[in-house]
Parts: sequence; C-alpha cells; structure tokens
Amino acid sequence: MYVLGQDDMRKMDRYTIEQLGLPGVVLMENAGARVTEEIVRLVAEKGDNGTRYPIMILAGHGHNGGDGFVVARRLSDLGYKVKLCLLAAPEKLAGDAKVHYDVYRRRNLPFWSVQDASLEELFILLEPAPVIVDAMLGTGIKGEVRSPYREVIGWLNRHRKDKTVVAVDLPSGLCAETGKVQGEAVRATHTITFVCPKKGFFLQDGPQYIGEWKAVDISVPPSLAETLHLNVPLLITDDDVHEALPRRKSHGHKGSFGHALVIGGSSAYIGAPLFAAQAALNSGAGLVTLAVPDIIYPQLAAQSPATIFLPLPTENGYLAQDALQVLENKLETYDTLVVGPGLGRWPGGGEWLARLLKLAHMPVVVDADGLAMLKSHLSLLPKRDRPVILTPHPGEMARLLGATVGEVESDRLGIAQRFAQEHGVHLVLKGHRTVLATPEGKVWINPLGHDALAKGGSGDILSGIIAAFVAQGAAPEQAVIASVYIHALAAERCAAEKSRYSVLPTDVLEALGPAILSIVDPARSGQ
Ligand SMILES: NC(=O)C1=CN([C@@H]2O[C@H](COP(=O)(O)OP(=O)(O)OC[C@H]3O[C@@H](n4cnc5c(N)ncnc54)[C@H](O)[C@@H]3O)[C@@H](O)[C@H]2O)[C@@H](O)CC1
Ligand SMILES: [K+]
Repeated sequence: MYVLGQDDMRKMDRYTIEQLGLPGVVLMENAGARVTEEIVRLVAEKGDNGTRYPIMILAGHGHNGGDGFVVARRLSDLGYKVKLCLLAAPEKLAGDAKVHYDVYRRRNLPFWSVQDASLEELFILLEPAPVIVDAMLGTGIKGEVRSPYREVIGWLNRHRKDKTVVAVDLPSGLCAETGKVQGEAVRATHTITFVCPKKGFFLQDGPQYIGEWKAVDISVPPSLAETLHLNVPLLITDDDVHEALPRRKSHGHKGSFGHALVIGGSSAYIGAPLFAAQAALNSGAGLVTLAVPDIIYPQLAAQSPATIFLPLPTENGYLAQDALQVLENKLETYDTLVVGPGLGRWPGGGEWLARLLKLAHMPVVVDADGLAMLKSHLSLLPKRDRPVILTPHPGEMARLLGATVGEVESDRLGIAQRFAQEHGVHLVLKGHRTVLATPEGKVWINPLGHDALAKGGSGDILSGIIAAFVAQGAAPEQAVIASVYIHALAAERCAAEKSRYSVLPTDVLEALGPAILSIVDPARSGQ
C-alpha cells in the first residue's frame, strides 16, 4: 500500500481533476460519503443510534471543511441529528467547499458559525457530544495552527475522554508530510483518510494522534502514484508478508531450510545471542549455530538444546582476536550470519569485524555492538559481493551518521533511504514505525508494533528472525519485510494478553509461531 506525502496527494488530486476529468466537487462528495459510512459504523459500534445528541461537525474554510459539509448533509439525510459548526467566516469559503456549503445551507440544516457566537458557546455545545467530526484542517495546513482552530483543538484534546473524535483525512494540526504537530493537533480516536495513508501517520508525533486509521476510496486511483512516478514509501500489509515469507517444502529436511550462524555474546551479555539463535530456530531455520566466547558457553549450552555451539577464544570477557582463525575455516558451512548481539566493544573490535565481513561470503545481518564497531569501516559495505542488512535503532543510526537522535527522528524516511543507497545495504531503522530501505532506494514502513518491544532483547530477536528467513531462501528485502512485521505482530499479540508493560523477550519468542500462522493460515490462527 502506498504512503503519500502532502505534495503526492496534491499531484494525484490534480491529475484526477485535470487529466481524468473528474470534477473536484465529485471527489469531495465521494470523500464525504465514505466518511459518513465510517461514522455510521462507529456510532453503531458505540451502541448509539445517533439521535440522542447531535453529531458535531467542526468545519474549516478549506477543502477539508468542504468534506465536513458533505458529511453533515449525508448524516442528516440518514436520520442522524447533526450540527455543522463553521469556524470561519462564510465569505472565506471558495471553490468546491463553497459549492457544498451552499448546498448544505439551502437545505436549512442545523448550523452554528463562529461569526455569530463565541467559542465559549461552542464549547458548551461540544461538552455533551459523544461524537465529534474534525473537518477543520487537512493537507493544506501551513505553519502553526492559528486561531480559532488552535483554541478549539486545545479544548477538544482536554475534553476528549469518552468521545469518539473522527478526523477527516488527518487530524487537524498534524503535518501530513512529517508527522509533526503544528503547534496543536487533534488527538483523534479515528482517522478516515482519502486514497492512501499519509506519511505523517507513521512519523514523529503522528502515531500518537491518528487513533485507528482507515484509507477510503474517493475515485482518485492509488495507481496514480506509479503513473506520476512519485517516489513514495510502501506500507507493509498482511498480503506483502504472506508473499515475502519463504515457502516451506513439506518434504524438506534440515538442510533445506538453511544454517544460520550467530556470533555474539560477552561476559556481561549472555542472553542476547541466545535470543537471536532461538528466534532463528522459531522462525524456521534448519540449523542454528551460536558462536560465543568460551567463558559463557557452558551457561548457554544448558539453556538451548536445539542450538549447535561453537565456543571461541575469549580475551578480557570478549571474543579474542584469534576467534577469527577458528571461524575462518568454518564460515562456508553457513548460509547466513548474524553478528553483534551482546558482542560488546573492545579496542581493535572494528578491525576484527571488518576482517570477518571480508571472510564471510554470505548474507550478513549486523546488529547492536556490531553496528557500533562498523562505523569506521562503512566503506567496506558497497564492495561486498553478498547482501548486508543493518538493523540500527535511532541511537545506533545517529552514531553511524555522526548525527543526533533528533536529526535521525526528524527525517527517518529520507535518512534510511539515503544511507541504504549510499552504502549498498538493506537498512532496518528501528523505532515506533520501523522503516526499511533497500540499496535500490525502495522504502517500506512497518505499521505494527509498540512499546511492548521497548525492552532489552527485542532487537536480538529481530536479527535472528531475519537470519532465519534469509537462510530459508528469502531475498533480503523480502526477509526484512516479513521479519519486522512478524516480530511486531508477535509482540502485539503478547501485549493483548499480558499488557504492554509485561511482555518479555521470551514471550515474543513463543509468539513468533502463532504470528506466522496468523499470516500463512489466518483461519487457524485464533485471532
Ligand atoms: N480535490 C481535492 O483536492 C480534494 C481534497 N480533499 C480535502 O481537501 C483537503 C485539503 O484542502 P485544502 O488544500 O483546501 O486545505 P485544508 O482544508 O487542509 O486547509 C487549508 C485552509 O486552512 C487555512 N490554513 C492553512 N494553514 C493554517 C493554519 N496553520 N492555521 C489556520 N488556518 C490555516 C488556509 O487558509 C486554507 O484555507 C484534504 O485534506 C481533504 O480533506 C477532499 O475533499 C478530496 C478532494
Ligand atoms: K481534519
């Protein structure tokens, strides 16, 4: 599914109107009709028949407000009580919005205008309203939200408890492009957006403001993103993951499903490599070998009977320089390598890792401390003959770039895309709405996952899943698509049972199987 920015949407609207010949008033009618259907559904879910108290429609003076006029008229025609509240002088209305405003007014339907009354009066009207529709500002917002929208949004956010707040297209005050709140933004319970989700839903403040979202058809074809050669990211869907998961052969044996090697661990971090190895096993790798410092090997071996162990020489609690000699002769046995979980950092570690990357002629996932040690050796990456997948969180990304976390977070899509292209890697920029970028410049966004994954061990599990899918034959892009989604889905399922506070990495490991099942065989998944 395409994810559109502010300009992308504008270009697609314009093309539909000017080149395809569908007038803007028709698109606005469609938009209002689709939002009306969703409101009817939400009101029914709330156990309300929509006649107890008017559905309050807050309309601005741009096209977003125009959608609101259509919603108010259509709801009224369906028998719902409504009140349209116009937050601008009617003289400011123009074009398609003016057309639909005039239609509404000619019908003599309930109307309130900021021109005739005070905001205090509006707030008294809004106070008991169970359903409020936000059609104030959409994709046309410029700069910080101004009066009177600012005051209304502030009031709404303070009084939203128990209310259904439906944002039309996007919450007023949220930037569709960056996800940044422009001074103040509506905290919607639901967002009904047009054509495709907007980038801002998945960036910065966006996820906290949009509530549950749904994209609806208004006769602007999503395929225009391709027609117009727009460079837009894609949102991962269940279907994408179904497609991306490596196919299993019923008659396959352990050799058919690949052998993953995990190199990690140090005296202080013994759990991390184990999580990665177990995640690889739970995600279908035929064989998993865990190469760890020999001082921690006995503790680990007792905990994971399904794992093969390769104890390596240790120095000061970390892998020793000569661990490479042991590895060198064995590397060709493996189909994929994860390096980093719990590895720690030691002087000369960067050179150690660089040498390992030169020796390893298989797809490699570099995570955690591996990323920190990679910083001075990035020039190696484009020269490698096999794929590299990097899985930084924003702090690790910032370190790799010599930037701040704030800089990374303010341009996640752009940074991921440029880094992946420049260094010829598949980049998984983790965080709330993980972003994936390919060496060719393709960008994906993961819509799933939340703070249940904000716990030590989560990243190790992700790297193990990626390795397993690569070991089973998935191309790196497909492997990362499936991995981030399954990982997040597993965590969401755990949180639904245990709360977001209490999900442990071991829970996520156990939930990987049911999460995969829910994709490959939804009928049997139980959810
Ligand atoms: N033909 C189209 O382009 C369609 C557009 N649609 C709707 O149109 C919206 C975009 O419409 P517009 O481009 O008219 O823009 P908006 O309706 O988002 O708002 C722009 C209006 O708000 C004012 N404004 C801008 N920044 C402000 C700020 N910071 N504080 C206060 N007021 C501000 C501007 O003066 C402008 O009149 C979409 O979000 C969608 O809801 C839909 O009707 C579908 C069809
Ligand atoms: K809105």
